Amino acid sequence: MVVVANPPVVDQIPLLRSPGPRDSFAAVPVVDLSRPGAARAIVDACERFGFFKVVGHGVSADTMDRAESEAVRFFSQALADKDRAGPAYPPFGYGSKRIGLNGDMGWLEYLLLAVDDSASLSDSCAAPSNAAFRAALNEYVAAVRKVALRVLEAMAEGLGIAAADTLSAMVTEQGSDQVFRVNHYPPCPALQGLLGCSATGFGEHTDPQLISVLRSNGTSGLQIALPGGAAAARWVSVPSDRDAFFVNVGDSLQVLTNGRFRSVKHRVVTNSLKSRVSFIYFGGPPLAQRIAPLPELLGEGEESLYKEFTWGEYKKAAYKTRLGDNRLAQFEKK
Ligand SMILES: C=C1C[C@]23C[C@@]1(O)CC[C@H]2[C@@]12CCC[C@@](C)(C(=O)O1)[C@H]2[C@@H]3C(=O)O
Ligand SMILES: O=C(O)CCC(=O)C(=O)O
Repeated sequence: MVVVANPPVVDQIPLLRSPGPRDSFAAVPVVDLSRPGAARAIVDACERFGFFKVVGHGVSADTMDRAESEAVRFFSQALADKDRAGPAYPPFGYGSKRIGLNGDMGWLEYLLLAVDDSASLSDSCAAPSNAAFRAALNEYVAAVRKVALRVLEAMAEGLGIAAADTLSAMVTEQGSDQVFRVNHYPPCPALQGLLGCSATGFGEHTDPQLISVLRSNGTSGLQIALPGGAAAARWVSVPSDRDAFFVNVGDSLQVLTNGRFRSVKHRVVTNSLKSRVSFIYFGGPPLAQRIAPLPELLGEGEESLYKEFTWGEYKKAAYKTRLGDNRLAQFEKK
């Protein structure tokens, strides 16, 4: 019998099949935010995949490049210097390999940061302390948050909701729970040639918030699960595009639309040759926000598929789960 053990360097990090050309998802829906028809296209993509790519967003390449090069500079420091920005839990800062509090591991290092009401990194996050890095991230966060708000407004329009700010207001209200993550996945050459396996960068999960807006440096690795019906989900690789944003529907938006929009399962597979750097803005509501289907979206006699909860209750429950758990299951009406 042949026993294959993880090389020690990736011990405790689950392995995934290395993606090949046939896994590439060429049909990622693309929404041009600057064109008429964006609202319909967004709703269609959210119903089919819970995922789409955004172009025509108006964020300057300079803003994105500055944040990226400052992030690369941060992660290239000695571990002892990066550790000074940590630990990530609790509540925010630098983390390495451990994700969450319940034993999940990935081949990455990251900064987990809070965003305040004025769209800047929260003063409660001392990290990053470098002024140039902080300024670059603040500029990026302000820009990406505007993209998130435009997308949420277009969603409301596409769904036929009368008040255009019904969804966007949830992430702009005082006390809204916005989080920003900077992820760095170093290449993992130790696995080259090992039965076509790669280290897990970020394990499969859905995002608990309403919406997540992601941008990467152009190194591939992001995969989403295509809806499989009764069959097992099929994982496909999202072709990277450093000039675009990628939007994930989160669990809370799935509930607000009573399941019409799909919260998308996604994960990151480590590239064996190149570093991946990604930025993700997570738009969540204030802790007291009730998460329940919007009355305007319920058809005649249609009932909520979910028990009532607040964002605070959901978040608390989420942080007790493992990354890959189906967090909404405990809130579904049987
Ligand atoms: C294992 C975990 C990490 C996570 C909190 C959790 O307990 C389950 C959800 C995870 C997630 C996914 C989306 C982004 C994130 C910041 C969030 O709000 O929920 C992460 C959490 C994390 O990285 O700490
Ligand atoms: O780094 C990526 O591309 C995605 C990471 C992710 O899903 C997350 O941070 O929640």
